[in-house]
Amino acid sequence: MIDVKILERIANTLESRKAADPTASYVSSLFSKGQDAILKKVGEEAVETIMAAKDEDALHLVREIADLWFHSMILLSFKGLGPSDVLAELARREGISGIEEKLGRMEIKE
Ligand SMILES: N=c1c2ncn([C@@H]3O[C@H](COP(=O)(O)OP(=O)(O)OP(=O)(O)O)[C@@H](O)[C@H]3O)c2ncn1[C@@H]1O[C@H](COP(=O)(O)O)[C@@H](O)[C@H]1O
Repeated sequence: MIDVKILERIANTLESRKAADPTASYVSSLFSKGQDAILKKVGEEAVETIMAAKDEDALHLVREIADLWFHSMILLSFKGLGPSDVLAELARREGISGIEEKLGRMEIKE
C-alpha cells in the first residue's frame, strides 16, 4: 500500500525546485515560466483526463489523473499552498452530503 505521505514528499521536492536550475528540472522550468504556463498545463491535463475517460482505458485514465494531480500540486506550491490544505478541506467536508451543503448555501442566499 502506497502511503499518502508521498504527497508531502512530492510537495517538499516542489518547494526545493523553486531555487533549482530550470535547465535541469522540469518543475523549476515551469516555476520560472510563471503562473500562466502552470495554468496552461493544468488545463491541458484536465482535458487529457476527460479524453482518457472516454477511451475506456483504465491505465491511461490513471496516468492522466496523475499528471493532473501533479500539475495541480505545482499550482498549489506556486501559490504558497500544499496538499495538506486540500486534505484539510476534504476532511472538513467529510460526511456532509453534497445535497445538504447546496441546500444550506441556497438558504443563506434567501
Ligand atoms: N511526478 C512527476 C511528473 N509527472 C509528470 N511529469 C512531467 O510533466 C511533463 C508534462 O507532461 P506532458 O504529458 O504534458 O508531456 P510533454 O508534452 O512532454 O510536456 P510539455 O512539453 O508540454 O511540457 C513531462 O515532462 C513529464 O515528465 C513529472 N515530472 C516530475 N514529477 C515529480 O517531480 C519530481 C521533480 O521533477 P524535476 O523537477 O523534473 O526534477 C520528480 O522526481 C517526480 O517525483
